[in-house]
Amino acid sequence: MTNANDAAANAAQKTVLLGVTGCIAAYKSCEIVRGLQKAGVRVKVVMTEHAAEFVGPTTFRALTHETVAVGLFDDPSDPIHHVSLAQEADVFLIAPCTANVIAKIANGIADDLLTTTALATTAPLVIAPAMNVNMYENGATRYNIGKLHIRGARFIDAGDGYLACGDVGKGRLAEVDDIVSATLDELGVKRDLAGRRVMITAGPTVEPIDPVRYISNHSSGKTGYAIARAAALRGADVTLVSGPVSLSAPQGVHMVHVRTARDMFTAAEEAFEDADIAIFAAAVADMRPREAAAHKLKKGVADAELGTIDLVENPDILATLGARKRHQVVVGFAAETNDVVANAEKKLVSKHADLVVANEVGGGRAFGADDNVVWFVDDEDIEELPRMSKTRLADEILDKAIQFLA
Ligand SMILES: Cc1cc2nc3c(=O)[nH]c(=O)nc-3n(C[C@H](O)[C@H](O)[C@H](O)COP(=O)(O)O)c2cc1C
Ligand SMILES: CC(C)(COP(=O)(O)O)[C@@H](O)C(=O)NCCC(=O)NCCS
Ligand SMILES: [Mg+2]
Repeated sequence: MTNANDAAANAAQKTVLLGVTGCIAAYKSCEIVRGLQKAGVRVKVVMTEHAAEFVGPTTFRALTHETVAVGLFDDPSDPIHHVSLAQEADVFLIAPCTANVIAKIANGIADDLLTTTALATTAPLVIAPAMNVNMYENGATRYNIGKLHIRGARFIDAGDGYLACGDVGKGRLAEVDDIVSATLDELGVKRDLAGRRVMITAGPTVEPIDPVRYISNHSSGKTGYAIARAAALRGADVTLVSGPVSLSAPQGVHMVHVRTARDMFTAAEEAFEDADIAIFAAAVADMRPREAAAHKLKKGVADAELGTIDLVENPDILATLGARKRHQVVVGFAAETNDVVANAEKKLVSKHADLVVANEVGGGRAFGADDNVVWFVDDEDIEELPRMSKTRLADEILDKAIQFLA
């Protein structure tokens, strides 16, 4: 399911065009696809005819959910395929790259879709060579690599060790993680949350009155989802506990869907245990009907079934988990209609938070919007941030939270 909200959020998503060539290490390209996807990157694959002898395009099509280009004249729907591919790329990664493709690109030869695209793109080129040791050390290859290097291509050097022909020497495809890291680096994606666990709550909760009605609020989930997406991009292992929203799950994020505050509490409690950073961006309903009727309440019935709804308080997820924190950095949100900063300062103490992100709500502000103005309130400082997109804000919040990590 996609909607306008997702389109806005996905505008920030980067595309890696992954070129796969006729090398025995081509099967490792599947893992490269997954590694980039887990970091929130969109991957599109172009392969040589010879690469398709090693791994079929079907595998990449299923992994990427995108068409996979092989021949220059294959795609009847796209008359100038090499140019559209070239333009889509934020980075053109070729991994594994044969001696042949290195030689062709170094000399501007464009006799198939992959090499024509390489000539047509202005995206940075990242190349991970893999070949037999003698091919790698051959003067022609050394010279071609040197030429591409001078032209600004980034090489991820081949490793030393076992080769498929039984030789031992330099020519092994670099480690998949190193290829993924170098590519993300080239994309300008920070990886400062690698190895960290981040849990985020997002969206509203809904509290049933009867099987068809509920009490809820206007939270769209955009802020929490933006933080989850940003944290995943920065390398974190992310759990997003989400109330019902109309946003699609960010790539590479572990989703836990909940409806009521009590369900959200249970899910958040579990994710909190191992979290390094816990961010409570959900708008949790403070109260719920004491009892949800088992049948749809009727109007015009004697004793007015629709009369008064008896409310009870929901658990305070932030305060309860904040009080339990050990190593966790706890970030709370304060959505206030008045006295925003004063209320945030109170919350910082009462909820045992390290940081409160405060914003003003009501009058069409914050809820559902794509940008916001917030204050960062911690026990040293009150900082008002300029108006910015929720996508940018997500990175600001993570930058701030990281400062509290031990
Ligand atoms: C089993 C097998 C393994 C190969 N492995 C490599 C390799 O690791 N690196 C390489 O540069 N060429 C390798 N080749 C040779 C290439 O497939 C050959 O040069 C081909 O023309 C490359 O086509 P492409 O660069 O258009 O994909 C291998 C060939 C075969 C049959
Ligand atoms: C074949 C393989 C992928 C095996 O990797 P592995 O040892 O990690 O299982 C690795 O040796 C490699 O990247 N080889 C590329 C060069 C090569 O072996 N070409 C074939 C002719 S020697
Ligand atoms: Mg509240």
